[in-house]
Amino acid sequence: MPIVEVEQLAKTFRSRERASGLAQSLQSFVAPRYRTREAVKHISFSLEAGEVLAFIGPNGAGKSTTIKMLTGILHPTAGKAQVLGFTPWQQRRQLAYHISSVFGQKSQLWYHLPPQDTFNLLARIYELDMAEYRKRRDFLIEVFDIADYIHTPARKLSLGERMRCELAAAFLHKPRIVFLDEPTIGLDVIAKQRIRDLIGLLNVEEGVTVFLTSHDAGDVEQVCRRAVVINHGEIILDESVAILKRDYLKAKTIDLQLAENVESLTTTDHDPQSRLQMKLATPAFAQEGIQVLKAQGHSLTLEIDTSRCPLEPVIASIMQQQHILDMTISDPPMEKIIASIYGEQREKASSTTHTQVEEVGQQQARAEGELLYEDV
Ligand SMILES: Nc1ncnc2c1ncn2[C@@H]1O[C@H](COP(=O)(O)OP(=O)(O)OP(=O)(O)O)[C@@H](O)[C@H]1O
Repeated sequence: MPIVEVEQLAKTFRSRERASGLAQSLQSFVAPRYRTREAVKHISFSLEAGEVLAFIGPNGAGKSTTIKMLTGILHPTAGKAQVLGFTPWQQRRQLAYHISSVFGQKSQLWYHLPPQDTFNLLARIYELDMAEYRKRRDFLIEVFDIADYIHTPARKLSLGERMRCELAAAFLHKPRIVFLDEPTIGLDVIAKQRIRDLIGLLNVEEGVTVFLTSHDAGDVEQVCRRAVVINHGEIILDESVAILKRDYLKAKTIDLQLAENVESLTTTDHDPQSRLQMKLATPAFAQEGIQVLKAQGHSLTLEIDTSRCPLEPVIASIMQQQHILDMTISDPPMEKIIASIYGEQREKASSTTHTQVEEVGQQQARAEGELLYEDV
């Protein structure tokens, strides 16, 4: 049975337009003008206990607005939502005991207090049994590896350290659902990986349901099992991450700094992997799922379509032949991924419309044929 049920949920913001200049300011004072924005447009989906959902979309798509409605911070304009049997915006206090939220861009820790003090305050707020709380806190301090700075004021922590404390704080009262809004934003690769591992661990160990938004394809790939894609306030895709990976998250960009000049990369070797060198300059290179995005001086940037060409052999091949000074592997920006999903959905929709038109035409022709036949 779903623990989150969303039906035709919508939110429209109405904000007053600011006028510039004295005359217009006076006019807007007398007759204010309003601008409306449909941030979320009648979305429906549900979530089962223990799921790890990526709720993804470009800037301004409506992700945070949806989270705010599901956590009871915002009232919707229309539609229904049930989270653990509660209507969030009507039963926010009751719901708060069972859920948690972490906003990567906004700290929940008291800025001047050490995390330990924030934890103690949260224990009081959530009315936790003190002995239970201490056990839980010590467990989380160990799992999140935050013992070294639990007594340091939050303002003095690095972003990665703070995020681990934020997450530990969010898990103190054993929430059944955690809403994570960009939990890895601004973190370096290692800190991101740690956060992803910790979210995964708590999902497996405690069965916590995770509702995660992120602009980082790595978060989606490594943490989530299902993805709901929202664009302009509308859900355009609800798919397993395995399918998303196969169809849309297949491009990886490899940025290399080589000891040798890139122009010297030529070979006549016919071994499929070492052909890489020779093919850097040929169009055939692109056909095998490897595209040279940049080859200049000592820098080489490749885009690999992992559905056609696995990443490891390409890297192994380059490493065999080249002295690599530096290498970064990155995912395409979320905006690019969403744009390709959106493009494909529109194509599908228009081909469905064509097919429907054709079918209607065929049905009409059949009906006419039948009529003609009857007439005859
Ligand atoms: N309080 C508000 N008043 C007016 N408009 C708002 C308000 N909050 C959000 N919006 C608008 O609603 C739309 C959706 O915003 P939302 O913050 O949900 O997007 P998002 O998907 O979380 O984007 P991002 O990835 O940039 O955080 C945006 O166009 C935004 O400008």
